[in-house]
Amino acid sequence: MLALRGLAGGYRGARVLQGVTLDAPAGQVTAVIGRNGVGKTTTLRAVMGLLPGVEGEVTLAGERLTGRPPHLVARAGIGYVPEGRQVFPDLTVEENLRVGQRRPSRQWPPERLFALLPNLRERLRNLGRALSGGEQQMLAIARALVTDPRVLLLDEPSQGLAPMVVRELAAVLRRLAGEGVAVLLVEQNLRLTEAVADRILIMAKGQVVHEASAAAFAAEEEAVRHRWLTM
Ligand SMILES: Nc1ncnc2c1ncn2[C@@H]1O[C@H](COP(=O)(O)OP(=O)(O)OP(=O)(O)O)[C@@H](O)[C@H]1O
Repeated sequence: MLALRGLAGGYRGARVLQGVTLDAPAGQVTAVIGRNGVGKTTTLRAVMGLLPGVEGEVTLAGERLTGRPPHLVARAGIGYVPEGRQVFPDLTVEENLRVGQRRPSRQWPPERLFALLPNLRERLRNLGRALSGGEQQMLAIARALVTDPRVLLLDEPSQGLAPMVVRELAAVLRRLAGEGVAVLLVEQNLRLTEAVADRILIMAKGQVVHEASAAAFAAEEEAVRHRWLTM
């Protein structure tokens, strides 16, 4: 579904991505883990068209997205849940959902959306700022879903959430994959990663250096953690 080939680039004076190649298949959760600063967030930004001058190729079901501005990348079917959620604090949940929505969602009409994320229904008239961290995360996911994405990118969605809420989040991501969405998850939380991922990719120094199924990863976790994850 989503394919990244040799993405390279970064910020002024810093070449952060050194040739990132990965696939995020439909109906699967693909997790990307790695130490701080290896380029996980930058990879997602590159997919979204938010990294000027990036080299390499991003394709969605064979359609080339490289070089498109962010709103056209989104329109092509990529939903983005950025780090820190970016919920509008002074808008209600309902208004947050309407921002950026061009037409009523075909795949995620309200009844389906709120079946997936029941807490939001009760919060529709609440301001973004009045939501708990978990509710804000679910709202950020909902806001991406109402654009009918085929691919959902999530940047550290478990950050700051209580373990119980992380379990809810895991269930939501599995359901989305079950609906055929290609989920590409950047995470530091190994428990969430192992609970939801079909495949786990490890990034180091701007590249994917290791790839394993969730089962294989569990078997080799100690060695992997020592080599690529321990600070
Ligand atoms: N806007 C920016 N301008 C300049 N350098 C940046 C910018 N954003 C990130 N960087 C640098 O790029 C490198 C990669 O950052 P990135 O956020 O992609 O890493 P990451 O793997 O997501 O790490 P983290 O888990 O800390 O978010 C870091 O060295 C970071 O300091």
